[in-house]
Amino acid sequence: MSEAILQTMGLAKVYRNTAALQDCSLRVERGQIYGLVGKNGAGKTTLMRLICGQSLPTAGKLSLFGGESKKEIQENRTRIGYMLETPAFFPNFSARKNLDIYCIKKGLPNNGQIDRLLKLVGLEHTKDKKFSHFSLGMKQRLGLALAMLGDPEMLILDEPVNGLDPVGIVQIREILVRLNQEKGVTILISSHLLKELSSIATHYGFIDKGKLIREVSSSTLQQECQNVLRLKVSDPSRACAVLEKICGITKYKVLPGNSIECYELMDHPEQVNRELVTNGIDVYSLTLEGKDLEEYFLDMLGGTEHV
Ligand SMILES: Nc1ncnc2c1ncn2[C@@H]1O[C@H](COP(=O)(O)OP(=O)(O)OP(=O)(O)O)[C@@H](O)[C@H]1O
Repeated sequence: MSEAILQTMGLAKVYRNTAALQDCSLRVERGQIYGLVGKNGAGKTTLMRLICGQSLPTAGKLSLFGGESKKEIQENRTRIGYMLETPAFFPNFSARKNLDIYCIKKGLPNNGQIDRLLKLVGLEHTKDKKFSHFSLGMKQRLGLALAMLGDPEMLILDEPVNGLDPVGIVQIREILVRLNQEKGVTILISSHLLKELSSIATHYGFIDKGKLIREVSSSTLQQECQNVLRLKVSDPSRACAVLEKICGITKYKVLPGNSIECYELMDHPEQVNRELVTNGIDVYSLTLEGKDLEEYFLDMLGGTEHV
């Protein structure tokens, strides 16, 4: 098993009458992009705030880079960069000047890291442009650069693409993938939209009403979502006979346009294709299709309300 760099054990947070987080045991390993998915109010921010030391747990324990004592956790938090909300930047200062100020505040040497970070987030050409004149996407990217000050091994990002347009979303995604693949940065990122995370996350934790209801790898999730084998054939009625008698498939549906949907043998589409072709049926197309990820998420929560 790979190194767990973050583990929570029965972590809980109660605000007056609200159990924002309950008995949360989560594990993030080095190199993962761990997507924390949950509807609004599910408890994602609460969990991230506890991990980053922004609030104290009501119960439970935390392990960071293997350290569990208060002192170790405090020390190891310096190996984490985070953006839980849009950070406070000086509106009249440039990106560089703002990062300069944070560098001094954090007691970090600059030695070229600001140049490197501005380049990484695509803000190297903004020169004297004031922060107040930045687009939301630029502000978020500057926030990301700030989180990366000091070269942390892990990034914790709360809904970093919330409110961004599609171009802004892609820019953030590309930066995160580069950080993960080229610098080996482990990332814990939250969203209320599963689809939004699906192009980058390697693992997911689903959180609902303050409870972590499931942890799953992206490959398992993809497999679970691939639940229909869709065929377009020359002769649907003969194809159905082959599917039933030779492939042993009983769950299928014939659709208009010479299409058939099979709900069995999804692991062996090549076998279905072979039997059909061997029995003289032309297969024009064969695709493994799946549930929409949001649909999957709602099914798991056992409801149909919108996220
Ligand atoms: N400081 C607080 N005082 C009282 N209740 C709080 C506080 N912070 C969060 N809560 C409550 O805890 C629950 C979880 O909130 P949290 O912000 O962690 O959810 P979330 O999953 O991050 O939601 P969102 O996607 O909307 O940010 C909510 O019911 C929220 O109202």
